[in-house]
Amino acid sequence: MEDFISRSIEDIKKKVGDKKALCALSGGVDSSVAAVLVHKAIGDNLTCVFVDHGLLRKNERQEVERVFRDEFHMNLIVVDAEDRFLDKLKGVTDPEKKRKVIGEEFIRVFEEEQSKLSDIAFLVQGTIKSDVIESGTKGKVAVKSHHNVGGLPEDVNFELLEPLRELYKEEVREVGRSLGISSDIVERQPFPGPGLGVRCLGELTKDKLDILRDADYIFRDEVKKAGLNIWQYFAVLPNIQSVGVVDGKRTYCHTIALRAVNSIDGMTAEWVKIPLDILEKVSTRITDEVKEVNRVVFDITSKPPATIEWE
Ligand SMILES: Nc1ncnc2c1ncn2[C@@H]1O[C@H](COP(=O)(O)OP(=O)(O)OP(=O)(O)O)[C@@H](O)[C@H]1O
Repeated sequence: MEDFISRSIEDIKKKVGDKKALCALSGGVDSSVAAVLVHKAIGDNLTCVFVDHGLLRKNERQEVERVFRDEFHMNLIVVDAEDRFLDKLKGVTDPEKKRKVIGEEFIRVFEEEQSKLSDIAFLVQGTIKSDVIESGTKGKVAVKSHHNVGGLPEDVNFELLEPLRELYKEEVREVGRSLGISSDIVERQPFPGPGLGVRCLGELTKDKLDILRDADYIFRDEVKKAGLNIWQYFAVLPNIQSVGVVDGKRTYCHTIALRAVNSIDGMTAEWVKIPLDILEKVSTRITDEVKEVNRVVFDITSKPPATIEWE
């Protein structure tokens, strides 16, 4: 990996020269490792753009700022786009429409930021080997078309810089570790592009997203404290309200669903039998600390027939 890193840095230096590069940074494993690698090669000639679309997990934006701005001293533009995303998503309840609106708005925001910068010649992408394989090669049927950066239009004027194209996920993580990127990022579980937008069912509102964020944070915190090694685990807000009772008084509040799966590649997945005492602790904490929630349920479905995400 050390060898891969030094070779890549040399290649990037040669290719980019004194020109400038732009990277859409999600804080996920792939774009983070690609950005840090390119930064090692071209320093301040790289600018990263992180879009806060209001669909992020608790503390995610602060963590990205801390790591990339404070620790790695990279040029980082954080776009506060929560209001415009939620505005576009008003009244949208269909899952496919939601994904589409989020993807389109993402491109719009990214294009706006790009137009404010001058002389960008390269676009850094965290494409990895499985993306290349799944996208298929010319003439073959693509299993899944990967549109990085939420499907950036084809006519962009940049040349692509994809330093991780030859690596599998585990190798990308190894490169990340060698580059000194914190384990919180390198070991991060998969997180969908539309973020919490596909875990908060029905219309997206800030109130519902805040409830989900708080509950999700508690679940992740307890799983981490218990030292469980789970491929993907998160909370969902199914948009159901039900009757409860607290101190003898009737409540009518939200339900939170917990989902935990193990998988190799995301194509199939098995639900994880989390020990009951941990589930109990999570349920108690969520209903105690998130006052808008009075019921917690656990999803015991594998993929197939269910998908990992609820939308
Ligand atoms: N909030 C965001 N801000 C900036 N860029 C983003 C954001 N979300 C996604 N992207 C960009 O879109 C790409 C594809 O997003 P996707 O969610 O499919 O992630 P991915 O393929 O798992 O990669 P990663 O591990 O980098 O998140 C990311 O690699 C990143 O370049």
